[in-house]
Amino acid sequence: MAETGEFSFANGGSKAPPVAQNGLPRIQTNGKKKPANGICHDDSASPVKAQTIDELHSLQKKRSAPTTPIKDGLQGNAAFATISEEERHKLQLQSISASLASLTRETGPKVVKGDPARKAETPKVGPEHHHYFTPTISVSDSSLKFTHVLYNLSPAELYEQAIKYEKGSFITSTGALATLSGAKTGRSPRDKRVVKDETTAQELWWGKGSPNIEMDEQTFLVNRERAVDYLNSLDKVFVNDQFLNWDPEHQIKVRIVSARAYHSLFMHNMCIRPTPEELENFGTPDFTIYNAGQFPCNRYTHYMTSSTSIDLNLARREMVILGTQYAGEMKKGLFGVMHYLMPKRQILSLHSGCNMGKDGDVALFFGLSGTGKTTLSTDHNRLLIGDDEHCWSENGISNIEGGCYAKCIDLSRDKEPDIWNAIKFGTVLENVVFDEHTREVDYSDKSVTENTRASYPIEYIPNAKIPCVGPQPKNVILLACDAFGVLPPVSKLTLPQTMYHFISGYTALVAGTEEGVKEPQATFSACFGAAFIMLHPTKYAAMLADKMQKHGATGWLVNTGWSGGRYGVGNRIKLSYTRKIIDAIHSGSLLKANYKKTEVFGFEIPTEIEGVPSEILDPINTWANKADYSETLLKLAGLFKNNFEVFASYKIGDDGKLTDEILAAGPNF
Ligand SMILES: Nc1ncnc2c1ncn2[C@@H]1O[C@H](COP(=O)(O)OP(=O)(O)OP(=O)(O)O)[C@@H](O)[C@H]1O
Ligand SMILES: O=C([O-])CC(=O)C(=O)O
Ligand SMILES: [Ca+2]
Ligand SMILES: [Mn+2]
Repeated sequence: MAETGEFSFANGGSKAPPVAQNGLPRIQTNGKKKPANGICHDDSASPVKAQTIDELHSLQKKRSAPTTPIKDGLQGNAAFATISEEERHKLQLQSISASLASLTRETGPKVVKGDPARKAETPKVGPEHHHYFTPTISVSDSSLKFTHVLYNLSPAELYEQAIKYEKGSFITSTGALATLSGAKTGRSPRDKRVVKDETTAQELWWGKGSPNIEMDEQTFLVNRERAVDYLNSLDKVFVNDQFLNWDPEHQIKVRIVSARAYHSLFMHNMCIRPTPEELENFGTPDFTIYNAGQFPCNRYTHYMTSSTSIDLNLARREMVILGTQYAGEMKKGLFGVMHYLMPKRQILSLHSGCNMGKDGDVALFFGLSGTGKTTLSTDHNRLLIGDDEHCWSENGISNIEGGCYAKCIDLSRDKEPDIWNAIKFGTVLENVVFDEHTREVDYSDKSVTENTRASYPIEYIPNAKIPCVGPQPKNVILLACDAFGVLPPVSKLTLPQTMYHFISGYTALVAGTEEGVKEPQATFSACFGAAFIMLHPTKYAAMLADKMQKHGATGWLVNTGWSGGRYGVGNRIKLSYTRKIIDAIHSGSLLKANYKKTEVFGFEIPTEIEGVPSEILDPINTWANKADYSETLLKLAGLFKNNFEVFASYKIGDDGKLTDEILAAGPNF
């Protein structure tokens, strides 16, 4: 036992502490004395400015700028400057309570801001308390409880929520948030319903080929009530107030109410993030999503064919998600809304990537899922405007989104360095597999799904063009991943050919890649996005033809799929070759190349491109069996012809001339 302590406790003096009765040195609490020998064994830095642990913890966080939307009526009103923060909070909660209101119970739920796990934020009930909003009539138990609202949280806060409360959330070795989307790892197009009312019956595309499966208003309300009740039954919900469309003239305000931090972070990344000032003036959203994806729809409900339903009501400007947690459903749901709202303003909405050269030349990249929109628009030598959803207006091109959503199966640092480096803190990594200890992601692992994805804010790409807008496009590149291996790596298109291939929207997938060689499966999806368009395809096609003509844009068809034979025989065209082809389109050199015309499809194909072996430019050269090639080519041409039959009776544009030209621009055999 130490008779004379040679050490001192915190703030202790030099003298040996007095020995207590039990022989232990007595703790000295008087900190004023200076150590005579100049030695202090404690941390010599100045002590913290806190008297208690709680106070210390309260010092850790600095208050942020206010993030409270103001009622519409107050917008632009000088009075809003005088509104107190308390008042702002109240208005914000009123607006959120209104969003979450049940339609059968007159008032919204009691909402309170903050995490219910943090005791200090639990409201004290009483009229003097201003941080929650109370409905006036209580008619059920649910109106007695509070719904905590986590409003526009930051990525760091959302990480904490996800890791603490959502199973399957992990931080990867590069700082991304790995998460699982549950049973659904892709969109559910057969469960996407749209309310058919007097207006939409006239305006929208219905029937064969249309993505819009009808439902009635009443059923929508049943599902809406189900989602809202589910959300209100939770301890807390996430609310994101954000924007769509970088063109300020045509910007849309969206609110996303969701149950998972994963969903909130995904939309934080994918929509345009408001500044604190913009959020203060947010007002009432133009469109609201209720994402209750963890909760199924009721199969006894009319129209329901599975436990999943994604329901759009254009009149109410609302979308309800039940029975799927796949986050892409929210992003693409809003894209559908834009496909309705924008054409009303003579603006063309596009399922395309977009980038711009240093000299301001803009290129659009159309294509179905997996054909290369994100990969090829993310180009180290060019400015990225966006990877998936754009608007083409009289002002030029604007991105609808604030982030990118890249496929990451087999992602490689060498081939796609910018996407690789974007997978860092703040990025949501869906359904990837990683080492349980190092948390290093194995991008080749398809154990969960082949559709592994990374969602990151667009500024994570070093040469992003912010704001994400650009002038009128010079090149319109249609991408097809042709698993039949008969389309040339690149073809120059006439305007009618561009329209023919835009309306066709071809790509070929290979079903069941694991179990040996399978037949390629041709997919035709009008406007390269039939799942998202709301109007008849010819409406968008007419607008595209008009804009391309007016601005003198050149159309191209690029095959990012197979060469040297079909899937199983040949190989996918090297990404480095495709990049060289795209480079030649951007630079203008390909426009000046020598061309020859192909049989059947009548494509103009170049004879030479710098950096690309000339023999691959005409696919027949790469097939060992020429008869097999011709047979496959005719087979594909037949599939195109069959698919186009439904469009043959439609007129495109004001005069019938273009329609005839488009019909003639298809394969001839
Ligand atoms: N020659 C090629 N050209 C383009 N992509 C290629 C090529 N070869 C392989 N790939 C791969 O194909 C995939 C293209 O996917 P990408 O994410 O660009 O699709 P997308 O068109 O953006 O689809 P979505 O609309 O679903 O996001 C990437 O994984 C890329 O690495
Ligand atoms: O929406 C998704 O899930 C992914 C995507 O970009 C597409 O399929 O076009
Ligand atoms: Ca993409
Ligand atoms: Mn897409």
